[in-house]
Amino acid sequence: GKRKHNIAQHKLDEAIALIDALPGWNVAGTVRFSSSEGGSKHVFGKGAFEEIHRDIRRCQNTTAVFLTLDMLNGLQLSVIQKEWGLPVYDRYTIVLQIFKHRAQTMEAKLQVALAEIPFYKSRLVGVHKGTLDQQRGSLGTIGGGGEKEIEVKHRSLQDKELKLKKALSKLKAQRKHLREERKKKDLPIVAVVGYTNAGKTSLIKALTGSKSLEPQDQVFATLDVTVHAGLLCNRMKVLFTDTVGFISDVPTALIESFASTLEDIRNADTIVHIRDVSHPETVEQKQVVMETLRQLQLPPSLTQNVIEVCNKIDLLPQDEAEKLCDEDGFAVSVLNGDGLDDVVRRIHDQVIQATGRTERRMRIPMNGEHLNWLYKEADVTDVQPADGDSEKLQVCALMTDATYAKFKAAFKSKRKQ
Ligand SMILES: Nc1nc2c(ncn2[C@@H]2O[C@H](COP(=O)(O)OP(=O)(O)OP(=O)(O)O)[C@@H](O)[C@H]2O)c(=O)[nH]1
Ligand SMILES: [Mg+2]
Repeated sequence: GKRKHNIAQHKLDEAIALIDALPGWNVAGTVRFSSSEGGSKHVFGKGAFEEIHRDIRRCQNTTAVFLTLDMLNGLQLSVIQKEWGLPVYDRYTIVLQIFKHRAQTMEAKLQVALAEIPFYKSRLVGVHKGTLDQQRGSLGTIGGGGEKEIEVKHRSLQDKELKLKKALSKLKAQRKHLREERKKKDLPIVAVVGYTNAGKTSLIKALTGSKSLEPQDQVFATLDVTVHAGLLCNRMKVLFTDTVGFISDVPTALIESFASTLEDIRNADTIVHIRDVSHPETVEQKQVVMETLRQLQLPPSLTQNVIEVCNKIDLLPQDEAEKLCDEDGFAVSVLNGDGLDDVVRRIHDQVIQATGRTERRMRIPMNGEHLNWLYKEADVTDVQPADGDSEKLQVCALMTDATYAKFKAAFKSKRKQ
């Protein structure tokens, strides 16, 4: 920022949060400079490059440098590392480190491993051109690097990639199976998305009381999609899916490797987008989320009905929080529960609309069979003794047309027998 002050403080804060997410890593010092246009091999202008080098040397305990830039190519990386004499990380490699550290399930581990491949590939061919999708045929021109060796390495990376993809697609098939089971049960699915650290896990925990959820003041605390059952008003059962947080300037390659995770969003009936409105960059974060959702090419019925929840209003001055309430509807604090009732009602209404559920009132026999069926297949919202008929119950239940047809079919054939 000594030249152009276009790198804001919160960008730096985010970078520091990324480093803090790695155990044993500490930020020894920060400097702000703009990278030069056009992606030169030194990344920065000559003066800046040397000035940064001087700053690094002044900071004695430095063991690595993190440039908060999207992704450096192989050439830039080798030039900078050589001249500064330290390992250099970009946002891609830092996020990879975090993912690697956090990945717990087999699927997350495989996905991280897959996300690493474009990085390794770019280091291989980067010396030549620095693109990810270099064709194998053009590898021959790398000077000095030992063509054969590079080709062998490249091929083994391809093999590894293939193996990982196979293993992942197996898991994906399992996941699909699970999803179909879920669909069969016809439970509505609510996907909670948002920028990393916005409060997704906290929200789901608050709405479902799920004990297995651990919100953390960390970026990328959640790497696996997890599903949690909850009850909305009228005792409607829904499934909430918690998703990996979004972040700006992380290349699509990384997002793609988590695509199967994000596929669960596509299967949702409703999307809840939770934002940390106390964050100075909340507007930019919203744009990142919207852009990521756009890249997922979701059906318009989903994207047009995203429920926006403005979280952490407890950290805002009262007047600002009130203004939000007027503008965007759902200003909440998941922390102290403010505003959550309205959100629940909205999710409830939206789910009913999206899944074509209607509340039906019906009179059913007392004997229990009908009611048991309804409890199992639909959402029973009210049960009363029927007026003027002591043998019957008056029941309200939420269900889709398909479920209603099943209900009628199930009991019609019984009557005939
Ligand atoms: N002050 C305040 N903090 C909150 C609120 N909601 C959540 N937090 C805190 O924000 C941090 C992040 O919450 P999480 O629920 O883990 O966020 P997340 O969106 O799941 O984050 P990732 O999984 O890392 O993407 C935690 O320290 C929460 O306690 C709120 O309403 N107010
Ligand atoms: Mg989370």
